Amino acid sequence: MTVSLTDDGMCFVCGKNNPIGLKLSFAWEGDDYVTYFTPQPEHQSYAGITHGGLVSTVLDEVMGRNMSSRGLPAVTARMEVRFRHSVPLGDPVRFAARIVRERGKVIDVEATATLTDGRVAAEATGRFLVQEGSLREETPTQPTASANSSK
Ligand SMILES: CCCCCCCCCC(=O)SCCNC(=O)CCNC(=O)[C@H](O)C(C)(C)COP(=O)(O)OP(=O)(O)OC[C@H]1O[C@@H](n2cnc3c(N)ncnc32)[C@H](O)[C@@H]1OP(=O)(O)O
Repeated sequence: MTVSLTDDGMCFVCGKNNPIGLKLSFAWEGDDYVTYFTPQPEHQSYAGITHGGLVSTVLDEVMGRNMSSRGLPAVTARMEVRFRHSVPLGDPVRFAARIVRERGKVIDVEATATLTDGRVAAEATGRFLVQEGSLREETPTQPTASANSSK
C-alpha cells in the first residue's frame, strides 16, 4: 500500500516554516546529495557531543531527500547507523547520500556524516519505499557550510 506524500514546509530538518526546525538546505555534489549541519549546544547529548539521534535524523533526511529531489517521494522502511566518532559542536558536518540499489519501489541508500578533519563520524544504510506524490524541488539550493548551520 502506498500513501500520498506532501510537503507543507514543516519538515523538522528541511521545512522553512518549522519554527524549531533545523532549516537545512540540500544540493547535489556530483553523485552525492549533500547538506551541511553545524550542531549547536541545544543539539547535544553529553557535554560537547552532538546527540546521536539527531545525527541519525539528518542521515535519514539526506537519504530520503536524495529520492524526493528526483521526483521519487519515499518513506524510510528501515535504517541502521554506525557511530564511529563523536560529533563535536560548532563545526560543520557534511552529510552525503547516494543510491546503492533500486528495485522497483524499493530503494537502498547509504549515507555518511563527515567531520571537518575528514573522518567519517557516522555511516548509515537505509531502505526506502517509493510512495505517491510530487516533492521535486523547484529551485535546488546550493548548500555551504556557513549557510547550513541551524543558527
Ligand atoms: C518534505 C520533504 C521531506 C523529505 C524527507 C525525507 C526523509 C524523511 C523520511 C522519513 O522520515 S519517512 C517517515 C518514517 N517512515 C514511515 O513512516 C514509514 C512507515 N511504514 C510504512 O509506511 C510501510 O510499512 C512501508 C511503506 C515502509 C512498507 O509498506 P508495505 O508493507 O506496503 O510494503 P510492501 O509490502 O509493498 O513491501 C515492498 C518491499 O519492501 C520490503 N519492506 C517493506 N517494509 C519493510 C521494512 N519496514 N523494512 C524492510 N523492508 C521492508 C518488503 O519486504 C518488500 O520487499 P520485497 O519486494 O523484496 O519482497
